[in-house]
Amino acid sequence: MNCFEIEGGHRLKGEITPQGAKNEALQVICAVLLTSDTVRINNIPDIVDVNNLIDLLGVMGVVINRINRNTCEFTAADVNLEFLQSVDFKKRASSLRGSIMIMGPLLARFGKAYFPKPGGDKIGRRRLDTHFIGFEKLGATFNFDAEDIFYTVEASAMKGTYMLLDEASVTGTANILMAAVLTPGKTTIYNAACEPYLQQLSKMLISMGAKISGVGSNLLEIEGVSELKGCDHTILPDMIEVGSFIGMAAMTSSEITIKNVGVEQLGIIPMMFQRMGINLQVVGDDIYIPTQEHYEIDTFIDGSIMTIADAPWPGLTPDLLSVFLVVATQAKGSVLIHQKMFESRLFFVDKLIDMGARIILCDPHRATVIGLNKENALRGANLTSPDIRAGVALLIAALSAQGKSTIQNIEQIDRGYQNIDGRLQNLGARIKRI
Ligand SMILES: CC(=O)N[C@H]1[C@@H](OP(=O)(O)OP(=O)(O)OC[C@H]2O[C@@H](n3ccc(=O)[nH]c3=O)[C@H](O)[C@@H]2O)O[C@H](CO)[C@@H](O)[C@@H]1O
Ligand SMILES: C=C(OP(=O)(O)O)C(=O)O
Repeated sequence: MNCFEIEGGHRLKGEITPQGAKNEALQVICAVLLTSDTVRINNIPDIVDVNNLIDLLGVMGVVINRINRNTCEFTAADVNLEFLQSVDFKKRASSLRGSIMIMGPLLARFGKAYFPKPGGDKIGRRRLDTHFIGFEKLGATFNFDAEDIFYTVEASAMKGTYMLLDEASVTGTANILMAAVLTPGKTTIYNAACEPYLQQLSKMLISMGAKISGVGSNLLEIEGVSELKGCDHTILPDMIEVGSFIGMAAMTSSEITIKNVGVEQLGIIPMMFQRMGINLQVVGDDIYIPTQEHYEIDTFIDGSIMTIADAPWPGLTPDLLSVFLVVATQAKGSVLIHQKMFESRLFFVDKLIDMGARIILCDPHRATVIGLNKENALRGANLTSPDIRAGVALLIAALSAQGKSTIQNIEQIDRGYQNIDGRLQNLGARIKRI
C-alpha cells in the first residue's frame, strides 16, 4: 500500500491543468454500450475508477483502442451478456460506483441487465431506488436478490412514459436517460439531475442521433429512436479538481493559475470560494489565484454566520464540501458546513482537529469551523484518507501544515485524481509517494 509523505508549510507557484471530469467520464464511457459503431472519447482522466470501468467493458467484449493516455475508441459490436452472471463480473463491477450506469444502455439495447452491489465512496447510505423505479416505469421487471445483493432488470418491450423521479439522482438520471433514448415513444423525466456531467452525456447522445430536449434543466423530454451511431466526444475539465486547486492555493498562500477550467460550466463554485474570502480572477478560461496572506469568510447580509451547504445542481456539489471545510480552518471568521446529502462524509474532521483546527462536529451532517486566520499553522500528522474528497482535503491540510505528514490509504485519492503527486511536485510541493 502506497502512502504520501508531505513536508508542509511551503508555498506553491505555477500553472496546473485540470484532468477530464471523473464523473462525466463514467457516464459517457457507459454510453458506448448503446451502439455497435465506434465511439471516440477524448480527455479521459487516467484514474483508477475510470480505468477499472474501461477494463470492465473490455472483458464484456467491447473492443478498446487506446489512442493515447487520454483518448480511447470503443466498439461495442459484440457484448457478452453471459459474462454478466460471472463471479469476475461481480468483482469488477463492484469495484466502483459509476459502473452501475452500464445498466440503462444494456437494458435498452439487449433487454436485460444485471448488477452486483456497487462500490464507490463509503460516505453513508447510497440507495439505487431511483434507477430501478425509472426502469420499471419504462416497462422493465426488476428483481433484487437480497442474499447475493444482485440486481436484475429485464424487458421484452419498453415504452416511453412520464416519470417524476423521487430524487434528482445523478447516476440515476443518467441510467434512465440512456435507457429512454432507445425506448420507443416519448419519455419525460421530471426532477432530473442536471449537472454538467448530464448535460455532456445528453450532448453526446444527441450527436449519436438521440432526440433529447430540456438539456440543462430538470425536465428532460426524450423521443426514442431505433438505433444510435458512433460519435467523437470530449470530456469537460473536472470541476471538483478545479475547486480542490482553488482551495489548495488559498490554504498554502500560493500564486496559482488553473488553466482551461471550463469556466462556463463551474456554476456557483467560484462564487462560493469568493464568499470564503478567496481572491480569484477569471482570465479567459483560466482562474488566477494571487498569493493571499489572509482571507475572510463572508457573513450573511444580516451578520449571521454563513452556512455552506450542498444541493442538487445548480446548487453546490457535495463533492466539494470537504475542500470548503478544510479551507475554512485557516480563514478569518466562522462558517457552518452542512453536508445534507451524505451522512458519513464529515468524520474526517477528527484528523483536522488533531492537526490543530478549531472545528465542532455538531452531528454527522454539520460542522462549525472557527478559522485560525493563519495565526497558527496546522501541525503535520499521520493521516488516513477515508474517502476520495476527504483524502484531498487532508492532502491540502498537509501541504499547509508545519512539518511532516503522511497520508495512508491514498488509493482513495488515486481513484479520482490523475498523477496528483507529480502534478503538485511541478508546482513545488514537497510530496513523495512511498
Ligand atoms: C459516480 C458519480 O457520478 N458519483 C456522484 C453521484 O453519485 P450518485 O449518483 O450515486 O448520487 P445520487 O445523486 O444518487 O445521490 C447522492 C446522495 O444525495 C442524496 N440526494 C440526491 C438527490 C437529491 O435531490 N437529494 C438528495 O438528498 C441521495 O439520497 C444520496 O444520499 O452524485 C453525487 C451527488 O452529487 C456525488 O456525490 C457523486 O460523486
Ligand atoms: C463520491 C464520489 O465518487 P463515487 O460516487 O464514485 O463514490 C466523488 O467523486 O466524490
